[in-house]
Amino acid sequence: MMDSFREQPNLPVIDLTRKNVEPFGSTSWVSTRQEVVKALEEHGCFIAIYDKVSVEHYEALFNVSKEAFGLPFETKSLNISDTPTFGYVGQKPYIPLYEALGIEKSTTEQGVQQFTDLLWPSGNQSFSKTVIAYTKFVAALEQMVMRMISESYGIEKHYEPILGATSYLFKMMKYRRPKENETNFGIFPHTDYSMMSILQQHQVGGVHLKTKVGHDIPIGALSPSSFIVMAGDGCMVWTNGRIKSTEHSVIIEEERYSVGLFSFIRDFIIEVPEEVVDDEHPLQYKPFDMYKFIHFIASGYEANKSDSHLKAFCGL
Ligand SMILES: O=C(O)CCC(=O)C(=O)O
Ligand SMILES: [Fe+2]
Repeated sequence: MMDSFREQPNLPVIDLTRKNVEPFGSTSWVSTRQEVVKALEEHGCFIAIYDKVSVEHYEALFNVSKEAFGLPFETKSLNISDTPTFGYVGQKPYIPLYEALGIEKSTTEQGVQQFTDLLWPSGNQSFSKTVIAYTKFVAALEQMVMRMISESYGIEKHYEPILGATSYLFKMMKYRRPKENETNFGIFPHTDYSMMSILQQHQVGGVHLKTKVGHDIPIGALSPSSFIVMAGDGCMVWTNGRIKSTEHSVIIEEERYSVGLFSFIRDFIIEVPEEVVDDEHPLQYKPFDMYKFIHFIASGYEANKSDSHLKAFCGL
């Protein structure tokens, strides 16, 4: 009863535009870093203000995304992947509103070109140019946040090989409006199996976050320079649980488009650095292979809470 009356804290909004983070190592970098890590420790997420993506670029990105979803189902279904949920997902009875297209290695020309050639055999330069410029800007944001985490825990040397093994999945999402008597959950509550996830929604809200501090934080429509930055399960393992992955869902009222950049650590075993283990924080996880974890979840492990599914897969 009391719970529903408890005041809901807003999610921290942190300015990561140039003036606050440059040059690296400056006083403003250090104070912004403290804000970022505090927000991640409390909520597992925050809203970043980041101005590298212009309003025009944001609009162009959602235009090309709409163009892709406008293609026939048979064409979209060509987008397949070895990794479960990384390719086209659509018309699934348990999430009827949801459709997604995924581009692996999305910060490389080759990754984006391969996807473009598949969907538009006669070419679509505006698609590939718009997407790759976007993924590069947003990957730089992801790396800034990862650098802040690693500096803050004194684990920079452990971040270097992780950075070298990072691969970015870019996902475009479309949700249709629910029909009468249909669920309005676009996606049910879950945590992401990424290291970090960075989301943007097009002109509408819909993401709901459940964090240590706030039990239901609905995110409304945000400006084109706002990004939802969330820790995934990989980050939870790497920081020995100091940063928890954020449980989130999407609730749909009207047609909704969103995009996400998800970092994954490929062909590399993540080990918890000894610097984040002490009496107060005993070691929680065995060495972690992210892709094995994704297959483990996809093979039917039913939990959607990071605590329980990580425990089941690699808990000590
Ligand atoms: O549509 C969104 O904004 C979020 C999608 C999501 O949670 C996911 O793809 O994991
Ligand atoms: Fe998610």
